[in-house]
Amino acid sequence: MGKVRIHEIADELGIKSKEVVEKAREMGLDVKTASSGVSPEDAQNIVNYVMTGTLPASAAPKKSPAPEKEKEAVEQAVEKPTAEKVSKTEPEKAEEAKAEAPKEKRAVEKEEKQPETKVAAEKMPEEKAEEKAEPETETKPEPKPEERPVKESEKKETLGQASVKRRRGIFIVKKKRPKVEPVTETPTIKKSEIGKENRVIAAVDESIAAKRAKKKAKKAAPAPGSKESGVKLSLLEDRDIGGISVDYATEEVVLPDFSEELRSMEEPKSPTTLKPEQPRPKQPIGRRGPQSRGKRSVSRTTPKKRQRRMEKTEATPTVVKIPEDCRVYEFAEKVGHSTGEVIKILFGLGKMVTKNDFLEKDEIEILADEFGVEVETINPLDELDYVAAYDAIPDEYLEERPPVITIMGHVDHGKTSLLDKIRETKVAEREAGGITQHVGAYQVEKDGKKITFIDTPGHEAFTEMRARGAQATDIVIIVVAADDGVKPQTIEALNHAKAAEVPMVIAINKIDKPDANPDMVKSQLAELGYMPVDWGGEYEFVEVSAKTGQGIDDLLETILLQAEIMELKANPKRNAKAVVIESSLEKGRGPVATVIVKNGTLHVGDHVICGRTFGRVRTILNDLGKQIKELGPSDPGVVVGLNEVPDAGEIMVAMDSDKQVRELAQKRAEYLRQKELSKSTKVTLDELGNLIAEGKIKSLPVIVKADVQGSLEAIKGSLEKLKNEEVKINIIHSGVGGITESDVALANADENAVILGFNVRPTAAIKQKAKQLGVEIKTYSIIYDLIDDVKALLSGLMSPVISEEGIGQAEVRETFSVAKVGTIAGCIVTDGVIKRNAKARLIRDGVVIYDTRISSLKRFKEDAKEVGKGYECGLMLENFNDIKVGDVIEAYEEKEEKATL
Ligand SMILES: Nc1nc2c(ncn2[C@@H]2O[C@H](COP(=O)(O)OP(=O)(O)OP(=O)(O)O)[C@@H](O)[C@H]2O)c(=O)[nH]1
Repeated sequence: MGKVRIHEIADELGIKSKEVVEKAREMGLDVKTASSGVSPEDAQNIVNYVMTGTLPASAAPKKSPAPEKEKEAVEQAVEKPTAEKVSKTEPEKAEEAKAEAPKEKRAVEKEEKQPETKVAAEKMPEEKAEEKAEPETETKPEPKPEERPVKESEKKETLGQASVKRRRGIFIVKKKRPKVEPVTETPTIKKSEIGKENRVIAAVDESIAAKRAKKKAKKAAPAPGSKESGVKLSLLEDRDIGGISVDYATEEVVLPDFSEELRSMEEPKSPTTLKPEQPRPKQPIGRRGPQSRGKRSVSRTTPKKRQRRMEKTEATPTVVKIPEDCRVYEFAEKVGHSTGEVIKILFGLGKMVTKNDFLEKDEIEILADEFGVEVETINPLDELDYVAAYDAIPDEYLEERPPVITIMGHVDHGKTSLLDKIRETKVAEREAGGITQHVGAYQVEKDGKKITFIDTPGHEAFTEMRARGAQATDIVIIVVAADDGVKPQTIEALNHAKAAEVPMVIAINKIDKPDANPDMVKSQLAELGYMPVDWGGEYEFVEVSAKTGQGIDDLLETILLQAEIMELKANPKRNAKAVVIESSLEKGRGPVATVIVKNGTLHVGDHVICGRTFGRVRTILNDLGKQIKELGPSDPGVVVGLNEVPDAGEIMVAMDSDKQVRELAQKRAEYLRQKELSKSTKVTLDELGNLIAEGKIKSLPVIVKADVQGSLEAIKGSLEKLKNEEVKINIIHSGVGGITESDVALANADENAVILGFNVRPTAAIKQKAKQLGVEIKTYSIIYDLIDDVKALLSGLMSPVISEEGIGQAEVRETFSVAKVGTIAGCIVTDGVIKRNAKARLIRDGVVIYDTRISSLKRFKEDAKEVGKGYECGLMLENFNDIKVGDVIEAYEEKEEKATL
């Protein structure tokens, strides 16, 4: 065993060699200079002594029945002082020792005795019974090995030596004296500290031993983890293991050889090693049982949800047929869970639903996944899809049918005029504002062949109607004014026709105009990919004039030629299938629908279903308003007899019995009604959040009433698009027909709600009520005005506009037709006053029929300037003679004023 030089110890301790020499001498070691050598064990003792000022307790092991080797190794240097300690309690032995010891040593012993006695004196009162164990631990550290398994004590022996050897090389690794202090707990404790430490060690050892015993019982062979090979070792443990008090200053000593030992000691102290183990067995217990515990250990990433799903799969049916739009409670019933569970899951996904809400397809999929159910979605409307059922029956007796033509084009390019010319009628003249606002369907004959025309409006708002028109049609005529060229709605019309894959014929209109430039139109369209036939393309271009009639025949011939190529056929012998082009509610007639028969023949008396409406065909009117008995393939007509106004675009199918159509329609109506209701309540959390965030947003509640379904749809579509950052349009109610009392009541319930009427007028009584309640009714006969007004309202730019103010209403009681003069209406003024020359409109069944002025007003035979409420009068309307008993004439004035809500 090599010697350790004093200067090496001094270096390690960071003090002067001289001091170390002194300390060594105090310990009774025979050292003289810095280069003097001491045994490694003595070196440790010196270090200990320097660090703590305490004489090394290492004397103790030497006294204990430690292995012989160890004894021998330290005999000379340390045994004597420690023997002295013992001699105090055993005077005889001490005397012997004294006699044997050299003089020098005795001198040192005397000095050392003092601290030892002090230590004994200090310990006794302080630590009482506990301290009694101290001398034992001091003198006999071996009881610990005794408590431990044999392996431990064996290690100790080797450790003693090994550590001594090693420490020569590694010696004391990191030193910081102050950091040792916390270990001693109290700065005053010096030698007593050793006793304390040993006591702690004993306690720790006990617990370690106990825990290790338990662990060993559980773990047969603990795998040595790489992390654990470099375990932090506290001084206490180190000393305990080595049986030598070594390095108070050492923060950590790496002893790779003892990783297993150290690990077993470290483990009980480290909560982190226990933590992951504890909860693991806990979680699966009870709730998931041993199966899932097994799963968990297999895949740590297995989410709880999946486990739950797996369990539930066992309890729930595997494949469930669910309607595509099933309601929350229905879904819950089908998959055998509570409605609450379904709502909770959806809530977690950010969807707030009530039990009656319909689930979307993706929601059903997510829920099915959550519940571990395989779901097959079925569309309940499939069962109710009468159109598919109709189409499924093949047609046997196919006959040629007339082509259905739609005329499309930009506003004012002459669609109506063209159709007029074709029909030799003058529809355009009767239209308010000169703009086509309804889809009309008409039939003409050319060379004994019928052609059906659908006239669609050109205004942007009617996009949907145009799209529908394109779908119901066989050929599209795109009208382009030769003086105006291709415009936005021209392109839109082209796109609709293209999307519907309908062949088109381009009519270049207004070629009678001096500034007409058909070539410009051709080149514009050619640029868009619509190359004229005479330019080598495939599109027929026909130059026409709706004014002069030039080219009309050409156009019709082109259409018939195209129809011939298309071989349009239908089976007139089966039940009818027709498409609704337009629908409205007419007083006296009820709901009426303008239809074009697509297949079969529609007869008066047929039972028909039309979306959610049904009925028996009571009357059929042709395009000229004449009653007819039936409508064949491609024939247009007005059908009376439905229970409600059907939606435009809906398909009407005739069936064999009233029961059939009634039940089917009612089922569909109920289904659609529920779905609509459900939609209104369905709000996602995000949407809710947005709504809250958008606290500033004001919404403009409106009730929209229109004379016909198509206009209503168009207005609604336009209004919904209108919004600025601050204000939104909220259509709280809409419907076809006049403004009713319930509309006013509804508007009254909502602050600031406005009633917008299009081609409908409130009666005097309703006006009165609205006035009382402060409900604003705004009526329009031109769709642009309505939209512009609402736009202005929304943007707060409702600048002074010419607003109209009703001044009086009169009811027609009698009519007199006077040749060359016209119709005179015998009226009674029911409200306000009727003034001569005042602007007036004729209202029939709540719908504006004509807008004009009062050209003549008489009281008896005298001309009158005005006639007040309750008086009778005779009046004539300018340019309008179709006055009937029961009509209402409303006189109004236009005023320039600032509009308010
Ligand atoms: N000179 C001339 N004027 C025409 C011709 N066709 C239509 N017009 C005029 O153009 C204007 C618009 O015609 P309409 O038939 O109302 O046009 P529209 O395309 O049906 O318009 P909307 O119904 O608003 O879509 C009317 O003043 C017509 O008299 C034509 O061939 N030559």
